[in-house]
Amino acid sequence: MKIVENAVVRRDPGAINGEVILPARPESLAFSPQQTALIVIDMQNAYASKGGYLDLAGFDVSHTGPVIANIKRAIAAARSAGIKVIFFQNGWDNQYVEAGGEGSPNFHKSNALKTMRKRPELMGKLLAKGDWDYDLVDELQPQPGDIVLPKTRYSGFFNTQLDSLLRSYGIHHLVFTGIATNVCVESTLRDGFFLEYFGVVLEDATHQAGPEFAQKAAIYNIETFFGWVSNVDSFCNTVAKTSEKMSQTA
Ligand SMILES: NC(=O)N/C=C\C(=O)O
Repeated sequence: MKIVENAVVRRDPGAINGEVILPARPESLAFSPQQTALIVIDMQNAYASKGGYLDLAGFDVSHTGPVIANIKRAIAAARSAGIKVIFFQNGWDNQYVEAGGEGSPNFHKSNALKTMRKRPELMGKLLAKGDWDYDLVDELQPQPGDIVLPKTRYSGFFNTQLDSLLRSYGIHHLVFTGIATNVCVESTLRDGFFLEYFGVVLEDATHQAGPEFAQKAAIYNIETFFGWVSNVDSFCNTVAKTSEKMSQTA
């Protein structure tokens, strides 16, 4: 489906000062950079690197390079426009207490935990705090002023400070990047929808866990039911207008 540039969704039709308009599907989205966060979901070696959890569990991570490069561009553009950047890191303590025991569906469904039960030599390594697998990839490192939030389940809203931090900064628009589109990105965007956040995903800054149809289905769900879909070029071009204004007034 093509990006429609003429229809614009506004949260507050009375407050158009300082907003920018991001071309998106199914409609463009108006937002103020000060009330927007760029969310970077789980760009850890576990999800984006060869030898990380997804790779060891049999998922294809061979196409994550361009996604990392695109997220890097989106982060730079966001920082220049004064958009808050929030990184998530998914995982648990190295004894997996935070993963939950048999009383948790996570214990039974997590492919990281299943992989480690099959290959006990990996215990204490996959998604374990303090290990390379848990670390953010070298290319995407937080800077002062960014926020880094740990999470132990797929949704970034569940048992984290995300909601209260966003409310404290007056943020209600969320721009999503990261891995995996069909798991943690979609889970977080969906929970945000229920909490009245406007979520837009930059599709070329995301990658699925699983076959390509999983990416298509997640993007379809977001575009049709939960939010909006755009891309990194559109985001960078849109927020560059704010950066220009900021440098003129500085
Ligand atoms: N970050 C994610 O989307 N994670 C997906 C699967 C997992 O963590 O097992």
